[in-house]
Amino acid sequence: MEAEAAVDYLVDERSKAQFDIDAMKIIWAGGKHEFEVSDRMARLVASDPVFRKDNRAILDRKELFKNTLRKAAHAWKRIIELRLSEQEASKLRFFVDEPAYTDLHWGMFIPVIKGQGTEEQRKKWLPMAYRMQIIGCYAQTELGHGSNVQGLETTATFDPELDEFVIHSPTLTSSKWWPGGLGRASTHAVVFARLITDGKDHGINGFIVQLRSLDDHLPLPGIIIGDIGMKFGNGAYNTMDNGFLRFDHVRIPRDQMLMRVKQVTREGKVVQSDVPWQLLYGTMVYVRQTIVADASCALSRAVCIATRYSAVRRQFGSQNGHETQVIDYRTQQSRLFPLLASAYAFRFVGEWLKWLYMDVTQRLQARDFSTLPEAHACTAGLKSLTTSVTADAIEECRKLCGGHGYLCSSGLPELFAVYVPACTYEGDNIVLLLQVARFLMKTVSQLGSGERPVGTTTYLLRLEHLLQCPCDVQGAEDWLKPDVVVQLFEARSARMTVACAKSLSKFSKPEDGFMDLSADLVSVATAHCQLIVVSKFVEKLQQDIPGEGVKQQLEALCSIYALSLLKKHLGDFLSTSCITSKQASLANDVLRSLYSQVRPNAIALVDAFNYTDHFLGSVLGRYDGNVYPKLYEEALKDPLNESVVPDGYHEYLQPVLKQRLRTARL
Ligand SMILES: CCCCCCCCCC/C=C\CCCCCC(=O)SCCNC(=O)CCNC(=O)[C@H](O)C(C)(C)COP(=O)(O)OP(=O)(O)OC[C@H]1O[C@@H](n2cnc3c(N)ncnc32)[C@H](O)[C@@H]1OP(=O)(O)O
Ligand SMILES: Cc1cc2nc3c(=O)[nH]c(=O)nc-3n(C[C@H](O)[C@H](O)[C@H](O)COP(=O)(O)OP(=O)(O)OC[C@H]3O[C@@H](n4cnc5c(N)ncnc54)[C@H](O)[C@@H]3O)c2cc1C
Repeated sequence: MEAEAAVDYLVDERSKAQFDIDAMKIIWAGGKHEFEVSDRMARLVASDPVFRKDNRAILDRKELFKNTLRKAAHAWKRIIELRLSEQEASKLRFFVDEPAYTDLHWGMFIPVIKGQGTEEQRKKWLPMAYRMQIIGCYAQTELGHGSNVQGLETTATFDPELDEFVIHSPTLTSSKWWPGGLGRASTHAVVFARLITDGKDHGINGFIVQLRSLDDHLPLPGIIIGDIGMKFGNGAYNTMDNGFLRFDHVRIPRDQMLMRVKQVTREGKVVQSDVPWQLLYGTMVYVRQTIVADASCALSRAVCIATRYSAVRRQFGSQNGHETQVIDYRTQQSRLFPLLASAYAFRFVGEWLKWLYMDVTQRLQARDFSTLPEAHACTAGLKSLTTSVTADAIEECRKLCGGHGYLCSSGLPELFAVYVPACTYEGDNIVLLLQVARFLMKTVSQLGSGERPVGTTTYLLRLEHLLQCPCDVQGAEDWLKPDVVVQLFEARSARMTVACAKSLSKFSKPEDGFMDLSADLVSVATAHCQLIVVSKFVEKLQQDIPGEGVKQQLEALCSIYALSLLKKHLGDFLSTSCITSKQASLANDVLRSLYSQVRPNAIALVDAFNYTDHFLGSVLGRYDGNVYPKLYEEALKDPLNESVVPDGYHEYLQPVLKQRLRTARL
């Protein structure tokens, strides 16, 4: 093919923007400093050939994994050479954009020791982990139990004679199964096991266990370890060595039990400290919070690809002598723009959740445990909501790109395959929503006893009002009033919560009610979580938002986010009599006009994510919109096109064709 001059096919689109895109980039990044770090790290990765990733879909598993090891080692070398800060290093790893053992080392192994270790344990283990002299993973899930943590079967039995724990896998189902980084890379793990002293079972606790020799990486005696096998999609999450692990009476010193929550004395006595036992689940709270922030990254990435491609792609009709850009079809807008709005909404709720997590951490240090249930409910619920929406949205973006979205070079199939397990790991999304529902039911049941709901459930204090207040929408423009919208979402959530609580009260045993009504409880939890996202978006807009036109764009996106949810869950709003069908119809009219408002800004709104072409990894989402020649180039790179006549022709094609010829001659 002839080389084409570099043309930016999206220049016209960019010239239509009605806001200050540099200011929006800073809002998206969460501040000037954050923007600068993120931009610098993205460019550093994009310009380094070791971090190339366009060949992932065609590498076999061994090559893929070795390549991941190479990238992780190179990333570590760059981090040391450039003396990167923790923030810079974590951004660099993010832009390398390949699931690796390092995610679990930095994301779970270190946090679990920080959160559940004593001062001495932190002093002993963290420096080695920070220098990567040991590599760790988080070994909780077993073949037989993942969601039900209290059902884990691995045992840690205290031997007072030798002052050691004996870690053992008593059954096949007690085999650790899934931990990332375990299969091939980790030298150590925090293993969750049943603490047994003097024949008594004291429930689950974490233990630091060395798995492999630090000299030759061979498994230590009594340790059986390996990779659990290929996972969904080519490339994708197969760069990660999710592993299995069995113990045959492996001995560890007593001081390798993580002892912040429970301690075992030299004599074998179990002492429960005065922190809530739920802190054993604290690492999951931390990781769920990071997963919410990541959801906006994955979602914005898919939306960026689909939006740019929708502006480049033309089908049917006529627009100034050209066919129509598919982004101008109302159907395309009604599928795409709510996802664009969700990306911004999840960004802001992620920021808020990070604040909430820091707040609860500081309180815990000061021995104030009062906000822990709220932090658990928010992280569990928002993790569930944002990952489910994002996984579905990536698939919707693939469809929005028509046939070309199905090509690996669109970047969308791999993004989906990498992202979709987020609906399962760190807590299955349904199981987590049931935790939120449990929290809401408890909150409502305590209202009568004078307990005041706090944080995200404060609205339940106005229960009487919310149960009967009419929606304040007379004309279409009322739908743009944030207080009207927030109150509506509060009313829907409150009414669904109370209805479920009433149904539950009819059961003589609450656990029977929870089983029978679990599908309704999930809907209640979803309504509550959507209310949180809407309110946090509205609160963000009440802050000072610098930059010409930026606030107006965000206001439009906030309204799109809320009103598209209203449209999707209209059944909830109508059945709880929160709105009338006339008001619903007005909301629909407003949505259409909001789409028109966003349309000229759509490309600039995705440019504000500031993604490099390397990070996007998509021919369809290229910054310059030069899609067709690049699609062609990518096709030519496929190994099938290395020879003109395919391998196998002589064995399998030619005989068939020859036989056809003979048959035809007959
Ligand atoms: C294209 C390339 C892109 C590349 C990008 C790269 C991206 C890479 C990204 C990688 C990121 C991450 C890697 C993946 C990591 C995944 C790691 C894991 O999955 S680790 C394993 C996680 N496992 C789970 O999450 C298990 C889920 N189960 C549970 O959390 C619990 O068991 C349960 C809460 C469901 C039930 O526990 P149980 O004790 O039985 O519970 P009760 O319901 O009876 O609750 C008792 C009580 O405790 C409260 N509670 C529960 N959990 C918590 C908590 N976490 N914190 C505080 N409190 C908690 C609960 O509310 C109850 O309270 P009451 O007051 O009694 O009501
Ligand atoms: C890619 C990936 C990476 C992972 N990494 C790690 C890791 O590093 N470390 C680690 O320890 N684990 C890891 N896991 C394991 C993960 O945390 C568990 O798979 C997850 O918690 C779900 O548990 P489960 O597999 O037991 O699902 P199950 O609980 O068996 O779920 C099966 C079905 O049952 C339903 N269900 C279960 N309980 C209930 C209930 N009470 N009410 C209603 N429905 C219910 C669920 O909704 C689901 O539909 C990873 C998993 C994946 C996929």
